[in-house]
Amino acid sequence: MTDLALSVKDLQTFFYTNNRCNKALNGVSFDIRKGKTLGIVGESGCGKSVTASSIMQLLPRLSRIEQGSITYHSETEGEIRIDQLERDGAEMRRLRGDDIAMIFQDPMTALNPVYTVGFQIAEALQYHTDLSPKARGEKVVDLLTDMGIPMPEKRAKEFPHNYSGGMRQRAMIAMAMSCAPKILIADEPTTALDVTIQAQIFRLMNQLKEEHGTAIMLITHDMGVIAELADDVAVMYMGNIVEAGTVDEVLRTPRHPYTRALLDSVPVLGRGKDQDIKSIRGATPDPYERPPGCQFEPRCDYATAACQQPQSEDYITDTHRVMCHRYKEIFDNV
Ligand SMILES: Nc1ncnc2c1ncn2[C@@H]1O[C@H](COP(=O)(O)OP(=O)(O)OP(=O)(O)O)[C@@H](O)[C@H]1O
Repeated sequence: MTDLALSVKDLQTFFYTNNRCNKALNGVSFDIRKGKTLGIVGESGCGKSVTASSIMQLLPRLSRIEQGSITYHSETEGEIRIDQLERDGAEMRRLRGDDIAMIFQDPMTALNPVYTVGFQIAEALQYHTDLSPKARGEKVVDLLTDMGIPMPEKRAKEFPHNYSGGMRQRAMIAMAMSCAPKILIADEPTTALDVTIQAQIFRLMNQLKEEHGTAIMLITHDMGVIAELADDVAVMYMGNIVEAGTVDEVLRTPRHPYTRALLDSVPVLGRGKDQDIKSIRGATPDPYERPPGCQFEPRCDYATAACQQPQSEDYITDTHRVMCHRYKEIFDNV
């Protein structure tokens, strides 16, 4: 049996606005392993959220999957081609929640303001489990307790607007976790939260992974979060994965100049106070006017004329790959 939970191959998702095309995902491939966390990291606009929405079949209007495949490796039903399912059809609705759950940046995307939090979690349980109404009520309180929400019986009867931002986030995570999904997609789940709550949520995500074998896709722009939580990492830039591998491979021996630049732009624990933190020069190009070759070429310190040609991927190990034709000359001696 495969150890993969989800495989994405050559995914191309484009946006069409005012007769112009933005190739938001331009041939993205990755696997998420069962019981492991894949971190997807990159600057704003690189395509992290579009990757998540493509998998969930929740793409905004004006965008569509042009090419590629998204395969869910179900333990009971074998391979399911998500990209071929109808976005609002019964099968896709069943997968969303039952098998694949998502935590959004903004909890109000998932919570309905007119129902109590307890009602909404119980409703998810009713839809996805065989629990009796009484058992559902108890499970709601258990889940809120697990999330560290004080006075869970009382809180369950309150509405989302009675919750603080951090509590709403945790309520949404409780809802996503209520059915122990096979895959959890977490899009910047803790960006707006303080560090203590952030740590608590990361602990809960790890618990889900260890106890239920859930595969997690964690979207972040923070390399520190990747180092702490992920097993595998994919570095995205302007609609491509420019480097991917195990966390150890990518963080210890980064090969793409963009990965290096990202790592140099964050403080690393243990490196001391006088570490040299550099910002990445320039800005990401207009997504409607993309460079013809390597997308990072206009900002790259190592670029040559050859970088203006399309780049292909190179495998350094079975798991570590990079999309830069100069990586050997630049970094092999480092
Ligand atoms: N609703 C939309 N309409 C038009 N273009 C969009 C829309 N959503 C995303 N895009 C475009 O798709 C590309 C990828 O955006 P995406 O939101 O996936 O980036 P991201 O990496 O998740 O950024 P952030 O960290 O800011 O959330 C960008 O060029 C963006 O402008």
